[in-house]
Amino acid sequence: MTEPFGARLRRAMDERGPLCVGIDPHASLLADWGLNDDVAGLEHFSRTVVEALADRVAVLKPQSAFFERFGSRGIAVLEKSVAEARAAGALVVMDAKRGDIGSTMSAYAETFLHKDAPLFSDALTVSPYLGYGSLKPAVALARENGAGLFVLALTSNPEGGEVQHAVRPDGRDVGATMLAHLAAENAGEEPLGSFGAVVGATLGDLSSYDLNINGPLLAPGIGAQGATPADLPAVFGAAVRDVVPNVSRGVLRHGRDIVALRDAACRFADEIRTATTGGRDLR
Ligand SMILES: O=C(O)c1cc(=O)[nH]c(=O)n1[C@@H]1O[C@H](COP(=O)(O)O)[C@@H](O)[C@H]1O
Repeated sequence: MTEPFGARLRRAMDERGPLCVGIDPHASLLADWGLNDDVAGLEHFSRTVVEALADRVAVLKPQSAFFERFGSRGIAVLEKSVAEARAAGALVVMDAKRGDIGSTMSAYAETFLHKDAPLFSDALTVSPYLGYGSLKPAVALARENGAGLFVLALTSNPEGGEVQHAVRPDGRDVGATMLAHLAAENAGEEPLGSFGAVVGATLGDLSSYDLNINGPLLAPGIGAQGATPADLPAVFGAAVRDVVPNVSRGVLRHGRDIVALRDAACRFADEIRTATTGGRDLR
């Protein structure tokens, strides 16, 4: 049986540091890189990021929307990028934020979490806002295939609070409820469960939430959205050990030069290490 995602992720975090770099080929970034806003530009961009970083960062996170924009040829680029990134040793989190019910959720799960699927990824971002239980088919298929999920719990965008801070009859808000579901999913797993939460690094003090879900916390918002690595301990407290900070534009804006991309990722990785371990190199 394939080793579970949580165990593979913990090892990658220990060996490479916890950084996740997003592959987000915004039209504006393609232009900044001197590339056309077409499939050839997309392919060049994505190949460059994979070549620069897949052999050194723990996680790469392609944002599916920027590939889907180009239809089937964009999806073909995405498939190739996922395969090449995994072959070079990075774990791939597919950022597709899927969420549906019953057999449709099963089909989404088969698309990204079945090991024989062309878009098989180590983990998938999913939306639980049709009810956490609607994610069951994805949880089951992820378990069978050694994959994982990142469930949107407390997102980095300011609009998220309208849903995620809504208080339920038991007094807990919706975000806390999602964290509790994930803690139950990961109970007893060692060294780390495979069912993570997305929790924005932009959210300030989260000490009113129990972030100890025995699973990874994907933390977007560093760089372009204004959070910094130095914010991580104050936001996550002791759970910072399980945080996988994501940076997309903050790295990608350094352009198409492979060395410049590596340097930018390395600076973020160093800042994260300094902030989360007081500078001790835990590797
Ligand atoms: O699931 C995500 O990755 C995600 C969740 C969230 O709450 N906020 C968030 O920004 N993201 C994604 O993380 C990336 C952030 O990109 P930058 O703001 O450029 O670093 C984008 O791909 C977003 O879609």
